[in-house]
Amino acid sequence: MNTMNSTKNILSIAGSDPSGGAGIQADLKSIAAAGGYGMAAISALTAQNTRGVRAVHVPPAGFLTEQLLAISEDISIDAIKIGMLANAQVIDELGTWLAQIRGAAGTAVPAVVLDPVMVATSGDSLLDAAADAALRRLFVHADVITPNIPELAVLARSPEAADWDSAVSQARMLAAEYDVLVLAKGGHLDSERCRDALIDADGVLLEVESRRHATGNTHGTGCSLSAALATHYARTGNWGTALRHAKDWLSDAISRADELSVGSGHGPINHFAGLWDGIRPAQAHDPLAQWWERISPIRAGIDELGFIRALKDGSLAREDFEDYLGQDALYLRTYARCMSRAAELAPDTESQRFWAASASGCLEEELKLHRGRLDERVPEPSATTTAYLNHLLAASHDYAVLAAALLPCFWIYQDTGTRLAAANHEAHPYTDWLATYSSPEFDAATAAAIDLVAGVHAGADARARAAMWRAFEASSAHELAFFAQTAADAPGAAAGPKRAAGLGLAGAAGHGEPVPVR
Ligand SMILES: Nc1ncnc2c1ncn2[C@@H]1O[C@H](COP(=O)(O)OP(=O)(O)OP(=O)(O)O)[C@@H](O)[C@H]1O
Ligand SMILES: Cc1ncc(CO)c(N)n1
Repeated sequence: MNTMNSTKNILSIAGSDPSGGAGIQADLKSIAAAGGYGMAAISALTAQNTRGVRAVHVPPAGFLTEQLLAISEDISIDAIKIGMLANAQVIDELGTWLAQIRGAAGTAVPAVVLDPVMVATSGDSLLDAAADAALRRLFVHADVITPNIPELAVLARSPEAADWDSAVSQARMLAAEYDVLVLAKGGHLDSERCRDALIDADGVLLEVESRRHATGNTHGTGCSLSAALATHYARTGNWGTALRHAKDWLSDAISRADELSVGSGHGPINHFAGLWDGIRPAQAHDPLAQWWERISPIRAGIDELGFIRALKDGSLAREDFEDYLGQDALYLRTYARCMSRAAELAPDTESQRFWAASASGCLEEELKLHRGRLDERVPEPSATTTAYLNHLLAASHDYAVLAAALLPCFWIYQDTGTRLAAANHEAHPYTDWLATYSSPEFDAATAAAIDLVAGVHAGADARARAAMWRAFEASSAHELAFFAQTAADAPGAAAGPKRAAGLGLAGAAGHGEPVPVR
């Protein structure tokens, strides 16, 4: 029996995402994170991963009803979140069941949050006309609907909102037409802040907002938000309070999405980041995780570069790309020598093999990629390239410092590459370059390099540890300067490196005498 103080039972009626980031899998994690007991009736099965949906299987509509009755005949349901519904039959079966349980005398009526999954990432509509009409009929059973910007446009039969005010007015129209609360979500707008608002026919009841986190790992944010909203409503009985709780939690889960490592496309958010801090203290105190955290302004600076953004969307000028490749080819020759030096200094054969194999792989694979594009034209090293290489060569006297200095080239490329890969496709002008740094092999090499440096760090004294950190941080700053050196980020270019000055990069890029790199 459900008493006043008991936990709340939350039912997700949604599609399955086997990769765990969206659909019922996301809902169950969100419900648990919000303190509810999660249940799931599966309306459709998708075959999808972080790169996209490959296939959808819809079980017979009657089987959804079987699942729903099995739950409602036994368990008291405090709130319901509805997600993907594939066709009119499924929607109508659900409508019949909802009418029955919401109309049943003597029982508390469960709150219903309906997240209309209607438009694919490609912009294509997922519902035919009959399903669209059935979904609109279902709104009578919903307390809140949570369309994203494209779904709001379809529902309001209007062009897609290009700004927040238009989204709010479309949401108002919907709220009036269907007598329902509408949660308008600004995730798809091109704004610095991510605003969401709960809206009724008279206007905005409550607006919440968060910083827009610089991550490509936002798969399933809509599913997660609606499930968290339903759960917090069941717990608090107030939509405004529920939205505030859900939004704060979601913002944290998105900001820490990159701590997970799931797939090479748009990865999931970190549903349990807060909880895991409490039960995984060892990881929270992982010194290399702290190094990574401490260079987050440098990483954010890289993401903001005009060069990286243009490389991602394919608009980077060929000449800029070749300038970059020319410097990179020069860099990699000396980088490979420094890894050979690390092999020479390594205290055990396993580490020796790692660095020797990496040096060889670096020369073979990466120079092949560069040579094919560069047509054998090798330029003079820039001051920026020279400064980075001087730093690595200066570190070459001490194994621990050298290992730490070599790490950002793996880690930052793997991290940046994973996010760039989400934009890759066969016709992308730089497709093979994007593929090189987002392969499972490069992921494995990066993980091995991190483990190896962590091992060296564990065995080092305090002085050596401090020197390792300084070497790691300096290499990370050189990585940013290296990416920032093409015309795409020249002073006066449209999207310059806003943060570079604040990071003291002018100094990092300019110091040191040129060294012979060949
Ligand atoms: N980069 C981001 N940083 C912070 N919040 C974000 C970001 N992207 C989306 N959000 C928030 O995530 C929630 C979901 O919004 P969005 O408009 O993206 O929904 P959606 O398209 O239904 O989600 P999805 O289809 O990815 O599951 C909103 O609260 C939005 O403000
Ligand atoms: C099953 C399912 N539901 C919803 C979404 C939208 O994020 C998705 N990708 N997969």
